[in-house]
Order: sequence, then C-alpha cells, then structure tokens
Amino acid sequence: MAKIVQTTARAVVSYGVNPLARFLLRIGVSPNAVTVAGTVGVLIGSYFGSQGHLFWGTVIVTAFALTDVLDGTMARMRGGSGKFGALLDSSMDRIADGAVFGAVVYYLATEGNPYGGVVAALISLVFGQVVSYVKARAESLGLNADVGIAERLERLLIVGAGGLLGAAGQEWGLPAALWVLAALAVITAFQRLIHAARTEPKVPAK
Ligand SMILES: CCCCCCCC/C=C\CCCCCCCC(=O)OC[C@H](COP(=O)(O)O[C@@H]1[C@H](O)[C@H](OP(=O)(O)O)[C@@H](O)[C@H](O)[C@H]1O)OC(=O)CCCCCCC/C=C\CCCCCCCC
Ligand SMILES: Nc1ccn([C@@H]2O[C@H](COP(=O)(O)O)[C@@H](O)[C@H]2O)c(=O)n1
Ligand SMILES: [Mg+2]
Ligand SMILES: [Mg+2]
Repeated sequence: MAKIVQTTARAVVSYGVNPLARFLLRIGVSPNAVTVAGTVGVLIGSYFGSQGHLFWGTVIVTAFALTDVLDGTMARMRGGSGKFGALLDSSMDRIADGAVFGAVVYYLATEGNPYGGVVAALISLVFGQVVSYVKARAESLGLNADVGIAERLERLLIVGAGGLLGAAGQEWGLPAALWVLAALAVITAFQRLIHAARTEPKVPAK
C-alpha cells in the first residue's frame, strides 16, 4: 500500500518537478544545494507550526518537503546519483522529520497536551526515526527492510492532515492523527524487523 501511494504521488508531482529540475540545473544549482535548502525551509515551516500557525506551518513544510523529490530528480537528470548525495538526502530527512515532530510536541505542550497528543507525538518522533534506522542498518548488513505500512511519505501526510484539521479549529484533529501515526510507526518498525529477519540467508547445517 505504501509503495502504491509513493508511486502514484511521485508520478503526479513529476509533471511539475521535471521542468523545475531541468531549469535549476541549467542555472547551475546543484542537487545537494536543493537538499540543504529544502531542509532549511522545513525548519522554518516547523517553527511557524510550533508557534501555533498550523495552516502556514503545514503549507511551508509541505512546499519544502516536496524538494525531496526535486533533488533526486536533478541528480538522475545530471546522469549520476552520488553516494554522498544519497547520504545527505537521508540525513536531511531525519533532521526535517525531527523538526516537524519537535514542533508538534512544543505546540501541543503549550496547548496543555490535549488528548495526550504530546505522548503520541513523542512516540511518532522516536518510532519514525527507528523505522528509518532499521532500514538503513539492515541494508548495511546486507538484509532487506524496505517494507512497511507507514513509510516517510505516509507519516508526513498523516501529520499534515492533522495540522490542517487543527488549523480548521478541530482541537482533536492533530492529536487524533498523531495517535494513528504512533500506532502505524510502531507497527512499521516491527514489520521491517520481521522482514529483515526473513531475508537473512540461512547458514547450511553441517
Ligand atoms: C504543527 C506543525 C504541523 C506541520 C505538519 C506538516 C507536515 C507536512 C505535511 C505534509 C507533507 C506532505 C508532503 C510530503 C513530501 C514528502 C516527500 C518525501 O518524503 O519523499 C520521500 C519519498 C521517498 O524518498 P527517498 O527514498 O529519497 O527517502 C527515503 C525515505 O526518507 C526513507 O524513510 P523511511 O520510509 O525509511 O522512514 C529513508 O529510509 C531513506 O533514507 C530515504 O532515502 O519519496 C516519495 O515518496 C516520492 C513522492 C513524494 C510526493 C509527495 C507528494 C505529496 C502530495 C500529495 C500526495 C497525494 C497522494 C496520492 C496517493 C494516492 C494513492 C492511491
Ligand atoms: N542531493 C542528492 C539527493 C538525492 N540524490 C539521489 O537521489 C536519490 C533519492 O531520490 P529522491 O527522488 O527520493 O530524492 C538518492 O538515493 C540519491 O541516489 C543525490 O544523488 N543527491
Ligand atoms: Mg530527495
Ligand atoms: Mg530525502
């Protein structure tokens, strides 16, 4: 399911992203610069969200999170996706996710922790990072953990939906989204661990 959402979303956004990627390469902007600038934009949007500007926080974070598709597209168009580019991309993803959920924790704490949303945001923050770590560590060990019901795109879409509900005055919206996300992130971490265990080559019995 997660892969269907990602493939569909990527196909839709590629219509706008491909011409922009070509333009940026033409004027000499590098994929790494886009990766870093996108993260800075997410940090700024997260700050807006933390201060209670949920609508603008969500809009700004979404706009800059979309640059995550742009940088890879530019790297592929340039004819080579470097290993450092991949490392930078993944590292910036972790910083951006930390900023978004840190902002949500701060905002909900200042609102008096409605519906226990701070706890849900902390679980989402920690397990979101664990989900990504399990895949990266599994890959470094030659295992595969590229599965899961709530990969990064789904996690951002869920918190984004909560942010918009909160912006529309629905106090329950953000905490509800976060509780759903917390459960899905925990499930995804274990889905990845179980999948990695199954992909471990069996040592032949002597
Ligand atoms: C109080 C403040 C609240 C503020 C909240 C704001 C939240 C933001 C709200 C919404 C954001 C939505 C936009 C999200 C854009 C995200 C882009 C993105 O994540 O792309 C990443 C994804 C995979 O790319 P990578 O392989 O480069 O990334 C990997 C990923 O990070 C892995 O993470 P993991 O899953 O493991 O946790 C890492 O492990 C790995 O290191 C890393 O490399 O790319 C895509 O999925 C491409 C498509 C992105 C398109 C986004 C468009 C969203 C807009 C509309 C969606 C429409 C959906 C339609 C679906 C229909 C289905 C039938
Ligand atoms: N600065 C960058 C960013 C990304 N890449 C390459 O793109 C892949 C990710 O693609 P996305 O469309 O999801 O961004 C990544 O694994 C790298 O191979 C790059 O080279 N430089
Ligand atoms: Mg990217
Ligand atoms: Mg990225």
